[in-house]
This record gives sequence, structure tokens and C-alpha cells, in this order.
Amino acid sequence: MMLPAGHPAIPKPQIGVLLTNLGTPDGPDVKSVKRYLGEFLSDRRVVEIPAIAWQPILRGIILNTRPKKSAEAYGLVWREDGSPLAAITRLQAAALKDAFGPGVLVDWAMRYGNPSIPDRLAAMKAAGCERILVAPLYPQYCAATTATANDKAFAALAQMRWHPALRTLPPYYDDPAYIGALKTTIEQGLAALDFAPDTIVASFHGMPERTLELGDPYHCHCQKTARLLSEALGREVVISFQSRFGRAKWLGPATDTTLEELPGRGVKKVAILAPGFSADCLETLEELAIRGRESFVEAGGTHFAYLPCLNDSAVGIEMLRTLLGRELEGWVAKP
Ligand SMILES: C=CC1=C(C)c2cc3[nH]c(cc4nc(cc5[nH]c(cc1n2)c(C)c5CCC(=O)O)C(CCC(=O)O)=C4C)c(C)c3C=C
Ligand SMILES: [Fe+2]
Ligand SMILES: [Fe+2]
Repeated sequence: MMLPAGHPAIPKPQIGVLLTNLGTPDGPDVKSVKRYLGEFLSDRRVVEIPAIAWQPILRGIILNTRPKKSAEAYGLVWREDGSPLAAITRLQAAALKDAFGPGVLVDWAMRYGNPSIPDRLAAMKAAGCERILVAPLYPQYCAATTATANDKAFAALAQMRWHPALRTLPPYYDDPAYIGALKTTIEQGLAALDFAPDTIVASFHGMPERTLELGDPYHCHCQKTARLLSEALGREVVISFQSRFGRAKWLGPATDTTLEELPGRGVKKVAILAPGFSADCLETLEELAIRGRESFVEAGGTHFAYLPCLNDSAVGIEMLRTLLGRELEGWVAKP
């Protein structure tokens, strides 16, 4: 078809990089938390119980009890610029704005809640992006996190007549750029403490043991990250799993019991980090830095430090630039 005279020039093709993370409520109030948990916990990638059995439990019990408790917890960590998870992901995208050249748009979205993955993909397409790298910011692959974020992107594309080409960021649990960034941030964190920890604990988000038996690589990815980190640091790193949810057996050892038991084993000074989270959030700031500290001290611990996630630190952003830049190869000329 011929373009009519005076037809506007076709915009220059752009490339999009969409950072994605889990999602978070819009506010630290019961209503917002209920909406968020309803969406999150209805995802069959997250709770692998047939809907006919699960939905009555979710709607009848969990969504009538948990939002109040969770909203209180969110209230303890909420910042002026919003939920820590959303605020930090926004800062990460802003810090990477000019990282890949003028033709590359960097944006962010959440799997549950706002800004949504379909909305931001539509905005990228409207801006002329013909190629999009979707980057779920989970170092360790889990179907409940990585796969469902990508599912959402694929589902959005499925609604478009003319969709952009899509790449996804693979998990990076053993990538030298990630292990190196963790090592640097831990060493910087330890140097700033006024005590030397007896032990370093690496706490990962847990998942049901059954998910491991069904073939999810998450547990193995966490173990390998912890081993490589221990080798890089040249010291032992104790691994544990946090945030148990529901009645099923979850991966162990549990972070809460580990922190309660360490003082009895002579470990009175501890530093804890959460290498599976690319941004600090409820699970790190409330569960580890607040509640974890309380239970460690109650059990006889004397010194406790929570070491923040990579977030939008210089070393964290440099790592993202390396990982994302690699996936953009062939799309963007090397600097
Ligand atoms: C980093 C990896 C994560 C995995 C794996 C994961 C699995 C998983 N989580 C739940 C249940 C909940 N998780 C909650 C919060 C939450 N989870 C992750 C990450 C992983 N989850 C993050 C980053 C967050 C924080 C969100 C924030 O707003 O800051 C919550 C909600 C909070 C609460 O009410 O306590 C629940 C519930 C399951 C069932 C699961 C299964 C594999
Ligand atoms: Fe979770
Ligand atoms: Fe939690």
C-alpha cells in the first residue's frame, strides 16, 4: 500500500527494557493489601492447589484475616515515595535511563498491581518499540516469580495484532557479575559495622517443598548462589529460607528458627542479607531487619546487622547494566 502524500514519517524504531518485579499494594491500608493479596494468591503459579479447593480458603479465611496483619507490617516500612519494592524498582529504572543509548527506553512494571506489565508494554509499543527485553529481577528462577512475570508479558503480547519482538532476561544466580556485586556490597557493609559478625546468614524467600519435587530449580539456584558467595568471600555463609506461607512443608532451614538457634550455638553476632531479592521490600525490611533482629536478640544474640539488597546502589546498577547489556547484544551496538 502506498503511503498517502504528507503521511507522517514512521517513527524511528526504539528498543524497550522493562524491569519487572513482584508487585506490592498501592497503600499500606487493609483495602489495598486485600486487593493485592487477592490477585497475588489467586495466581496458579504461586499457589498450586486446584482453584476449587483453594479459592474458598483464600476468599473465606485468608483475605479476611491476613490483610490487617500485613497492612500493619507494610505501615512499618512504607516510605514517602511509596512501597519500598515499587520505589526502589522505579529508582533502578531511572538509574538505567541512559545506560544503553538514546534509542533504548527503560521502564518498570509489577506482576501484581501497579504499574502493570500490560500497561507498560502497551506504552512501549506506542513509543515505537519494536524490540523489548523483559527483565524479571529475580536472580534465582522460580515459576512463582520469574515464569509468572513472563507469562503476563506473553499474555499481553497475545492481545496485540502487531507485537514487538521479545527477549527475556534469564536467571542470573551464578553469574560472576551478580556474585561479584554481592561480594562487594557485603564487604562494604561489613566494613561499615562496629562489630565483626561471627556468622553471615543468606536468607532466601522460601517456597513449598512440593514445588521442588515437581522440578522447580529455585532451591538449587539458591544453594549455588550461597556456595559461590561463600567461595567469593572466603568464609562460611549459612543458608536459610524465610516467609513461610500456609500449612504445607516449606524449604528449610527456616530463617526465623535459624536466628533463634544461633545464639545457643555460640553465635552472638550476626550479619544477615537477602541475596534473592533485587530490591528491599516487606520481606526483608520487616521480616528480617525488624522481626529477625528481635528474635535473635531475644534468643541471646548481642549484635545484629541487616545488610541491604543491591537496590539502586552504584554496584547494583553496574551489575544490571552488565546483565541487561548482554541480553541487548545484536539489538544495540556495543558501547
Ligand atoms: C524472591 C522470590 C520470591 C519467591 C520465590 C516467592 C514465593 C512465594 N511467596 C508467597 C507468598 C507471599 N509473598 C509475599 C511477599 C513477597 N514475596 C516476594 C518474593 C518471592 N515470593 C517479594 C519480593 C514480596 C514482597 C512484596 C512487597 O510488597 O514488598 C507475600 C505478601 C506479604 C504478606 O502478606 O506477608 C505473600 C503472602 C508464596 C505463597 C510463594 C510461593 C512459592
Ligand atoms: Fe513471596
Ligand atoms: Fe513475610
